[in-house]
Amino acid sequence: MPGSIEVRGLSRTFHTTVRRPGLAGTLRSLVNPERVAKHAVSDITFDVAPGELLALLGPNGAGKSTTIKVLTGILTPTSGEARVAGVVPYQDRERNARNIGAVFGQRTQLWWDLPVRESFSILRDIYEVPKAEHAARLKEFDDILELSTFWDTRVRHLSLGQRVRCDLAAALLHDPPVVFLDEPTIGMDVVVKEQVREFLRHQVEERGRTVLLTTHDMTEVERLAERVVLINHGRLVLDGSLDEIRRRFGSTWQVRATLADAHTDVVPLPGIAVLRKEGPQVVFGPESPDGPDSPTVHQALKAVIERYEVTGVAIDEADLEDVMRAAYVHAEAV
Ligand SMILES: Nc1ncnc2c1ncn2[C@@H]1O[C@H](COP(=O)(O)OP(=O)(O)OP(=O)(O)O)[C@@H](O)[C@H]1O
Repeated sequence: MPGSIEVRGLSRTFHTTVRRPGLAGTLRSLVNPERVAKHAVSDITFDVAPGELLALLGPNGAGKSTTIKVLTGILTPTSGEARVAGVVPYQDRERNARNIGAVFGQRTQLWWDLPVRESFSILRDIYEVPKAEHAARLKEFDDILELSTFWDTRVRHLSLGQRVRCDLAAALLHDPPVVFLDEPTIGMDVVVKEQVREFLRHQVEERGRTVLLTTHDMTEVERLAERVVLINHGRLVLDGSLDEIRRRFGSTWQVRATLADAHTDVVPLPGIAVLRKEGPQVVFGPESPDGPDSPTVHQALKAVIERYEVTGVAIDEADLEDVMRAAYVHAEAV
């Protein structure tokens, strides 16, 4: 289907040779190499609907980039299958390349020694984009990303934020229905991050592009995604809307207390867990938010004040960082 991403039972295993330590070990490794299998992605199934922005989340090494590499046709899966806009990416790389745009925040796909505008012209020729269309699209991108102030500069001289904005424009110049973004805003300042987010929102809402995004930035997830897929150790552990994940893993409340004595030994109270402690600040939350006997915020407040000498208390809603931390803890346990 145009614009959709379908992933079915996808697995990818890497085989690497382990180097033994020391000179003798190195020689033994040469004669008798020890091979180990790394299951980077195991039996993952999910869909992204046309025009949807899905955040693919997981801790470092979870298998996010490997999944994106399969979907962009860079890697072939060990088993299972994937389709992007109806095309099997690793079987028909050329057709897939016309349907997708990809940005890897850590590296550029532009020509390092050329001014950005020349890179854009080369891409126009490669993808055979009509001149007027190319100019109109560049203007649209420039309106939000403000590229024209630096697009005559060589790529090697751009700042990170400038370079990634150019990469985004380059990835979308041929008007692909599907876009893959692997940590696009990594290392950017807050102003540029916001600019990139506005651009992505525009591309999804106004242009109907399908976006698969990986990020460790929960503000980004909150601002852009309605649905997330969480993978851990290569396995899919969660697929749901942000609301569902909040309901499942978000504490319904948090009590932030400032202790009179920062050295007080803080222990969990019945049904109340200690989520964080930094100096005199302690954050309490429900031990099991879904549990039938979970204390209400008023009961928790009372219990904390009765047990500890506090100089201040505040009630917070759990932020997405905490929700995802709880989801990661759950993922480790399954
Ligand atoms: N070419 C490779 N050869 C061997 N192992 C690999 C290769 N590529 C990835 N891996 C391993 O597969 C696992 C998943 O890696 P991947 O890059 O997909 O994780 P990730 O979720 O994108 O992590 P991060 O958030 O740190 O970018 C890791 O343990 C990684 O070391």
